[in-house]
Amino acid sequence: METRTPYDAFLHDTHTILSWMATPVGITCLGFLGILSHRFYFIRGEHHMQAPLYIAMWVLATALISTLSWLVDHGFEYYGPRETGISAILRITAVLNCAFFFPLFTSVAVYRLSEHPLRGFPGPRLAAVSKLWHVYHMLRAKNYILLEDLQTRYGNIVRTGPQELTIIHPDILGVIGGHGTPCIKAPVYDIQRPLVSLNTIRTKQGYASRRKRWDDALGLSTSYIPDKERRVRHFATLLIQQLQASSGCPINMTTWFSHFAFDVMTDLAFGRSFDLAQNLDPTSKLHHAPALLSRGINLLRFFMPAPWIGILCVKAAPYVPVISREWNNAQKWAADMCDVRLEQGKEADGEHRQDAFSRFTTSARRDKDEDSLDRLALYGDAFTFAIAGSHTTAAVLTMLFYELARRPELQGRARREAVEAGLTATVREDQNMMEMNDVVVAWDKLPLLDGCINESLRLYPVLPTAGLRQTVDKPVKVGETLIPPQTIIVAPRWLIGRLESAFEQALDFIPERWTTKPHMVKNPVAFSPFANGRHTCPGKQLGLLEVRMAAAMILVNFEFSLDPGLENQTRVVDQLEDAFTANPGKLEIIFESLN
Ligand code: HEM
Repeated sequence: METRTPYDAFLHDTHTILSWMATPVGITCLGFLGILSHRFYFIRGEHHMQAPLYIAMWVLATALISTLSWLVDHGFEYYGPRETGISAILRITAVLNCAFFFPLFTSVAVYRLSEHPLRGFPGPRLAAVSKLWHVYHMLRAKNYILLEDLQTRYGNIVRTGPQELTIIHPDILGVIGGHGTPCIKAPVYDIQRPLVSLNTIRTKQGYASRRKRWDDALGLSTSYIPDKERRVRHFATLLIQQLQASSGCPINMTTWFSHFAFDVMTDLAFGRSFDLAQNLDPTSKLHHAPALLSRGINLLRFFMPAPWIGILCVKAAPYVPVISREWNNAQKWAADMCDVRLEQGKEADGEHRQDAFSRFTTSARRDKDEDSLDRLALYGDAFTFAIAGSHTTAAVLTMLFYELARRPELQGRARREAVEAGLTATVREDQNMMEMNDVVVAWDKLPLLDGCINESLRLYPVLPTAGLRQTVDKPVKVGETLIPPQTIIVAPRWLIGRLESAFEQALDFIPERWTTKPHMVKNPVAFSPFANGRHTCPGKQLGLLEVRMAAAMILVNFEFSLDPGLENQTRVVDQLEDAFTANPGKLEIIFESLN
């Protein structure tokens, strides 16, 4: 009589269990387990950060079942005919997976459609079931266009996700961002983890001290302003010299403004200029470094609607680099800039020439703020500086010049205003900018230009749909509507800025609404291009200085118009990408020197 070894017993028991799990009773029990896991676990709290863990658990469980089935199959070879086979192994894993996940997902869908606090809000049914609906649409459409389409179909409050409302209301930016708001940043801000930048700190905890570093780094102290102004002016002059050299030919200003903004950002942040404006490629090809950043940030199109996908991709990157190579390359570029700057240490600080990085670390050391000096925090902030400090100003300048180039009369008035403020057309090709034009200009006393900048920011905000927030344990009220707790709120500036209820002739570019015709702004709260409250943009003054200086200096040196080619008339808007920040399409302008 054959004796059974412990291994035989193990195989036998395993076989019994696997067979039982595949019976109707076993499948029903697994199904209940799936439903219970939703009702008692997944229904509560946030899970996006655990996405890699869940996937790993699922892979392990599936591998375990497959291995056990294979062992049973293999073991039985010695005792008789094969009971199973490879197809049966696949079948059992598929059956068990379906038995667990089908009821789980059904429970999720039923809950989201018929029980969730947002069930009464209008919107596409599939959007209410899963954010994968949104990710799918991002493969084909731009978010601001998709949201505009939903606004037309469903109104100004649309359910765009299981837990998400898109709210196009003049008050919403104040409700989610104003001082004392109970709202916090939405889960999408966790995507950069383990890096933690100012922009990605979601709650009050740890925010104030980091904000202090940024405010010190971008300081508006009197000693810093003249240096900052001098350096921005230097790069604006390089740009103007290039424009003079190519006078009369159409120039792709989307690229040239990107290079200008990138130069300013690297110089002010890391004390290191790439001098891209000095070496502009005549083909207007975007330089490798800003292009790398753009490609990286572009992935946010897909990560924004479903942050768990982003977190998965970032985690999977070392094993499957192709998935989020661009995102990681962009982060690595910023980390490398940070490392180089740390190695340079204090030696890189000139007598009057501290960069933001140096001011940041000095401030942190002074206040013994170890958290801000952590390498992952520094990398995170370096990346935020790179994107927030260059993409934004480049986009504003591009859209501003698009509007000015098509309006010769307005352009003329803005030019006269700059001349009257004391700015003269003095940049010549051979001139060294550092000594040039030492006239003192009150950059913030150009009301018409400021009106034009405001109109650009209103119609083409640098964050067209991003800036997601979330209610916490209490509801908030927008107009007459109560927004339940734990709701993610999308407040698309692109659409809010075009609301007729907030701005008269909302679709028209009318700078005077910010100067002589204030009645044309019906609800000032609807205009919040730099955000407000705790998360107000710390780079607002720097960004505005860059835009005002570059714009005014170009205005006094050139007359300019759109390249008359038909496709150029609207391409900058038609091809504008919405990937957290706005990335305008190609804009070709012809400059005629006034010197
Ligand atoms: C005209 C140019 C600019 C515009 C229109 C602009 C706009 C904005 C907006 C709307 C936000 C809120 C983002 C959010 O909700 O996630 C923001 C945040 C931020 N901006 Fe700017 N920005 C500009 C320039 C700059 C510059 C030049 C810098 C830095 C060098 C900068 C650094 C930041 C940072 C660090 C934050 C995060 C603040 C926080 O979350 O508390 N920005 N900006």
